[in-house]
Amino acid sequence: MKLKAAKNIGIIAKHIVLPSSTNEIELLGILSHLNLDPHVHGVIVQMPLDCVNSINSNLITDSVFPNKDVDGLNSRNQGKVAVGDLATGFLPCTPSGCLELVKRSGTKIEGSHTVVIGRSRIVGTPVSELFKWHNATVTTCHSKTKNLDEVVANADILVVAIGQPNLIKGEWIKKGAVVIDCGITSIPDATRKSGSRLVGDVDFEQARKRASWITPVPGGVGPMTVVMLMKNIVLAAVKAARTL
Ligand SMILES: Nc1nc(=O)c2c([nH]1)NC[C@@H]1CN(c3ccc(C(=O)N[C@@H](CCC(=O)O)C(=O)O)cc3)C=[N+]21
Repeated sequence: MKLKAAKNIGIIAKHIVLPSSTNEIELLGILSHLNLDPHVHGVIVQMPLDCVNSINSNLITDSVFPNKDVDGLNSRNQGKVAVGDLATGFLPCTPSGCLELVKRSGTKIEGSHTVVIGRSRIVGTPVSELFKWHNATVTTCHSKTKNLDEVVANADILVVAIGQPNLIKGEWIKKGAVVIDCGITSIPDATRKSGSRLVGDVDFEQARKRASWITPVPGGVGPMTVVMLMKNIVLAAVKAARTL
């Protein structure tokens, strides 16, 4: 078990590394302890689970108490986002990071046509819901969507979370659009010391010529995700203090 302390902001992060031989019952037991520990304000289980046993990951995310679910991934918190209650639960970190980035660009979300590519539980689905409740008209695309280029061409705001390097071509993008790239894939690169580099889902070099704002990978959505996680943890601690 690694222990990291960030004393200047008063957050203590415990990083618990379990062996890949851990089974579902054991993991549920550990989560139950963390759920009941009053000194723990937030719990996230890093996905995907790297485990030799088959573990139902939805069961795991749903077993974190909703008031400690700083990832915003359990069904209760996701349901709140889906029906427009954006105030009483936790917003999922990557989606709220995307929202923050678009807001900071000064772009009006209300009335925009926002196109979301991807419908995962962790990014695509909650991004669609969040932008819908910020009064965007949202189109959600996925692997079965036809004529993706034509849909993308109509996007004032484009959020991509599909995990396929350079899937979105620069020439598809509407002039002046805001492009948020949530993709983060490691590809081999012999020119790097590490032998690999991170790329997004958007052809950045071409897309930047058309977009008014665009997020790079790395250095875009990833760090914002971390910021939103910190925000949720502070919120969780404040909520816990209020109920004392
Ligand atoms: N329960 C759960 N919640 C998550 O939020 C979650 C998860 N599981 N599993 C893995 C993914 C991935 N993820 C990232 C967050 C920040 C960066 C990030 O800050 N990346 C830097 C680059 C870091 C580097 O250079 O290695 C960047 O984009 O600039 C990356 C990836 C959160 N995830």
